[in-house]
Amino acid sequence: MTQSPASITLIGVPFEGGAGRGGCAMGPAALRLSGIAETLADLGHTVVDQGDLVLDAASEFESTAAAKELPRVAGMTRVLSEATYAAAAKGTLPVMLGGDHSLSMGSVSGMARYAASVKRPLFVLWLDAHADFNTPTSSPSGNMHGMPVAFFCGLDGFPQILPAERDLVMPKNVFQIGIRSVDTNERDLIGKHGVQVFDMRAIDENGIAAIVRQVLRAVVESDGLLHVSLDVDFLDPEVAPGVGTTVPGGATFREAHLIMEMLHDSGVVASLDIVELNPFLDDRGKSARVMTELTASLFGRRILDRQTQPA
Ligand SMILES: NC(=[NH2+])NCCC[C@H](N)C(=O)O
Ligand SMILES: [Mn+2]
Ligand SMILES: [Mn+2]
Repeated sequence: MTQSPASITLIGVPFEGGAGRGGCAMGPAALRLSGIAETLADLGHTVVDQGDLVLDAASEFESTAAAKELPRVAGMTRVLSEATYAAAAKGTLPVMLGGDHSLSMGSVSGMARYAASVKRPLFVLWLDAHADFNTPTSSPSGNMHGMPVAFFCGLDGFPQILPAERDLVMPKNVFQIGIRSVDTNERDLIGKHGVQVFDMRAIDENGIAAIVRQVLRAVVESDGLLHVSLDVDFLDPEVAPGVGTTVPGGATFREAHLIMEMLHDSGVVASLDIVELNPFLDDRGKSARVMTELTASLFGRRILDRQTQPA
């Protein structure tokens, strides 16, 4: 858990095969350069950076217009799902340094397997402008970074990338915050499967704290584990421009930090993806630094001691 000093495993996933444009493969390097390992160690955690995964394509698949770069996405998914499971099973908290968002096909599948092994339900908090709930059948683009949630929830339309008996996440255990771009077919799928979406309007109307409290209550009440998946485009492009799929009207710097601080206090976070950082599009490392700072808040950095705050 993120609370008391944790053992953190950093897993570099230099992968961009799921995105429509190149650059995310440089994400792990930019996150390291922004000092993510040192920042977490300074907060008192034990940090092991296991380096970048070696990724190979799964040659039994073919790339199609409906699922672009499927062989590479499938190969990455297999390797990362094993690595994530292994890091969690040895009692550490895996932090994925991405890489485009298709990597969550692997990380979340690995965590679903781990959660099942300790007989606890897995919840996913998806912080993103996009729902990423397309399937190869529904997707308008064929870019697989728009599909990971549908994949780890077990929707039809995917080839068999992981063993048939793989562990899945229940769509009602997926909470999405910050959503402001959903495709037509994708909207129908969300309604049909009951993914719990708090769009930007919900943040505007209720405030972020009320929403996060509701999510955390659900996790705590069922003694669940929480996987957090943070897409750079969750943030407003003014805050974090280094991403290929910017959508105006995103979360503010403070909203994002408040989420991370509340997540830390909850003690239920078991794993984290940092995804879609595209250093080629960034403004002198600005977005990489923002992602590192948010990660620091998730792992316990705070403005003041609780004790020194007025009650
Ligand atoms: N992880 C992301 N940036 N996803 C963007 C997805 C965009 C669009 N909904 C698609 O499926 O193509
Ligand atoms: Mn995404
Ligand atoms: Mn996105």
